[in-house]
Amino acid sequence: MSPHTRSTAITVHAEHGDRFDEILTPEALAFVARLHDQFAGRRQERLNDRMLQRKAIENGRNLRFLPETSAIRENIEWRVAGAGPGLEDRRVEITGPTDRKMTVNALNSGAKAWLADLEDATSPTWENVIGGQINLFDAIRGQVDFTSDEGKEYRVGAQTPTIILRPRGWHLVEKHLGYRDRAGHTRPASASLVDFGLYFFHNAKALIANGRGPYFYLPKLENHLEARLWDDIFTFSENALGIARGTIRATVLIETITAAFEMDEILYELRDHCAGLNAGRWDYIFSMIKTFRDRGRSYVFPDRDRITMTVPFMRAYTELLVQTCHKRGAHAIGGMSAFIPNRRDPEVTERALAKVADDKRREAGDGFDGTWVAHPDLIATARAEFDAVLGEAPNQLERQRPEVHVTAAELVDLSSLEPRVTDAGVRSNVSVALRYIESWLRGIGAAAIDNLMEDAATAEISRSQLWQWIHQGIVTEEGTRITRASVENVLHDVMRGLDRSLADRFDDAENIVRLVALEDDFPTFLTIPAYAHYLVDTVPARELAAA
Ligand SMILES: CC(=O)SCCNC(=O)CCNC(=O)[C@H](O)C(C)(C)COP(=O)(O)OP(=O)(O)OC[C@H]1O[C@@H](n2cnc3c(N)ncnc32)[C@H](O)[C@@H]1OP(=O)(O)O
Ligand SMILES: O=CC(=O)O
Ligand SMILES: [Mg+2]
Repeated sequence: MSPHTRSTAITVHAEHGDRFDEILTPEALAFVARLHDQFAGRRQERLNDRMLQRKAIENGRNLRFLPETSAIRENIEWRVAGAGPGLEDRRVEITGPTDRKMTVNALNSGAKAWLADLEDATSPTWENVIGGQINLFDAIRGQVDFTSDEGKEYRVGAQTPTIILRPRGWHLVEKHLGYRDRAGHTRPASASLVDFGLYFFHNAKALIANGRGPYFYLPKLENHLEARLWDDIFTFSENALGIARGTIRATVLIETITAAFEMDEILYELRDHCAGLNAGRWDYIFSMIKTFRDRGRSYVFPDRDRITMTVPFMRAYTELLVQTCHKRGAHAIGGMSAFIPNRRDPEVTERALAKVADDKRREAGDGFDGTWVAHPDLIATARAEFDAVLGEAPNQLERQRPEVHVTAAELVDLSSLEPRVTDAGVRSNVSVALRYIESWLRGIGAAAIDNLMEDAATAEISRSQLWQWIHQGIVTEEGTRITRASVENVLHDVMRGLDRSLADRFDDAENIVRLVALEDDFPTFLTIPAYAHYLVDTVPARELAAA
């Protein structure tokens, strides 16, 4: 297919790579076009709501449990659909990007489920987006085996995890595909509808035939109306393909502070399609910083490594999540410890295993039904902690938590967090943001940096902390006043210390760090300007109106 080919109302604005035609078929693009016809306008409304909510909070509105939906919270009768086939036992799920090697390794990992990630762990180059769809297409049909350039054989074994796709969030666009809006303008497609639509169209029936189903993690939702939008998309898609209503299962990431106030409502909106909620801790921390970044000194967060899962506002969030899920028959899935092993460094590995064991022991003890790991070498450790609590049972849904009483104030209570910021904390945030963004620009969306897993969510924390510290005029424990100029100095220093190569993207990454951490304006997501200005260069701008 040549560039700019039209299929119904979708235009393709990129050259095709190898086998892209198998994914971008006229029928699949027509389905994605139908999704846009039906839902692109509603997506835009939800994005407008986000903007209004942000403005209201900036103007001092306090978050609260919604009075208008109290009947949903207080009604003890309703339950969600719960696990679909292959989702009953989710004690350890591995997450990761969808490149071919990671796909095979995740399928062979021994985890119960694989979160195939087009969100936080994927840099959305066109190659990654469609290449990931090809790998998933092949994986689902048992034809993903390959031999690497180094000659290593990658063959998938007999037992594979249940696949759960995480499409990109509502905020992102896919500029390589355009859709014609009602006024006849060509606009960049919604990344969520593209990722969901292509995967569902090609694979839903094959997944069902495999004894599992089309399953999704829904990222970065901010309220229950966004959940309603997803539920309507699911019903529309099931009807379009002649699949029984309620076949799709979604697990919603509670990873924004506003969503934490609407967990019951989110489950309720998706009740015919919902399997559970997940505590997406890294974006949650980012959301807290972003939401309250301008509220003054009592909302200043300390060095990133001090914001742990045991600080009171994080405890309040996870306790409420488990309680809410189990009341409704939904799985509560734990999050990602960022400590990763290093096969070449036993000390690093030992430390990571100990940290992960602590984290998973706490989650299992709190009532979570399963958890995430970032790396195959962490599976046994995580599984041991969940086995110790679950035994032979597939989950602990029966464990209600009547003793939990989380108030609105506790969800946003930062009073016990001492705003201790150090020079090392500043430097670490600069270094992580710079190195992660550079990796992302080269198409690598998850990276091991200083023995921690870094992805889009953790990088957001680093850059938003810098922004907040500058704007709140924080002085470090060592006495350095954090200003734009002082962070610029650290940035120069980190740049000077890098091992550079001709092919690296550090100059662009440095510009992005400035844009997202050092300006007065605070971009809502770093990936929005980074994508539009640095990752995508093949789109004829005149054909696509601004998102
Ligand atoms: C905030 C959130 O959203 S968390 C969820 C999103 N983040 C993620 O999913 C991160 C997933 N993890 C990863 O991407 C990787 O583990 C990284 C980037 C952190 C480290 O990767 P590497 O540097 O390749 O680790 P390492 O060299 O130890 O890998 C050893 C082997 O394990 C494989 N591996 C590592 N992590 C994974 C994974 N998550 N899934 C599948 N295979 C994996 C590697 O491919 C490698 O395979 P090979 O021996 O065939 O070459
Ligand atoms: O998506 C998970 C998170 O922690 O963010
Ligand atoms: Mg996230």
